[in-house]
Amino acid sequence: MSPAWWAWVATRDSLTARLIEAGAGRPFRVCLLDQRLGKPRRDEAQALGLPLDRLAWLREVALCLDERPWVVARSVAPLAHLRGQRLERLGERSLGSWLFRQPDLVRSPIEVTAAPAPFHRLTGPWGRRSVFRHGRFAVLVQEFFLDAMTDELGLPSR
Ligand SMILES: C=C(O[C@@H]1C=C(C(=O)O)C=C[C@H]1O)C(=O)O
Repeated sequence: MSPAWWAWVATRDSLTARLIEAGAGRPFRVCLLDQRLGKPRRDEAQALGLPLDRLAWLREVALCLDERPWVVARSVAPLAHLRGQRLERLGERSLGSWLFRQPDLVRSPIEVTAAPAPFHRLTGPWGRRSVFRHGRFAVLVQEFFLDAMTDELGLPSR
């Protein structure tokens, strides 16, 4: 991986905040693609240590600069641990801006893939995922950087 991409893929603070900064004045928007209860994919359940066929809160968004998607993200939060967190009310507000306000937030190591997002047609160089925990609440956040971001920021192809 090029150092330029490593700087994006390995960042452990808020991607939302970094995108806004890198966007240099381009309007930022979380475009809500899907938000529902459903069964996580097998690899998602495994990453969360969740028995297969348990319901989870699933959310898919595109992180857009100037209405162009730079990142697509899918988050999976086991229902049993939601405990009244009003995630369905987030709408087009960034999950990251809520998460990073939680004082006891713990983030797992970040796993990286060169495979495309299994939930979206747009392609890009890298994907990553990690689990955030705050108390008993857990959410797996999977983020895929897209070709539009490579172009707009003049980043190397990988
Ligand atoms: C975890 C973060 O939140 C981002 C915002 C998301 C959302 O609103 O659904 C999803 C994943 C992230 O790309 C972050 O900003 O780092």
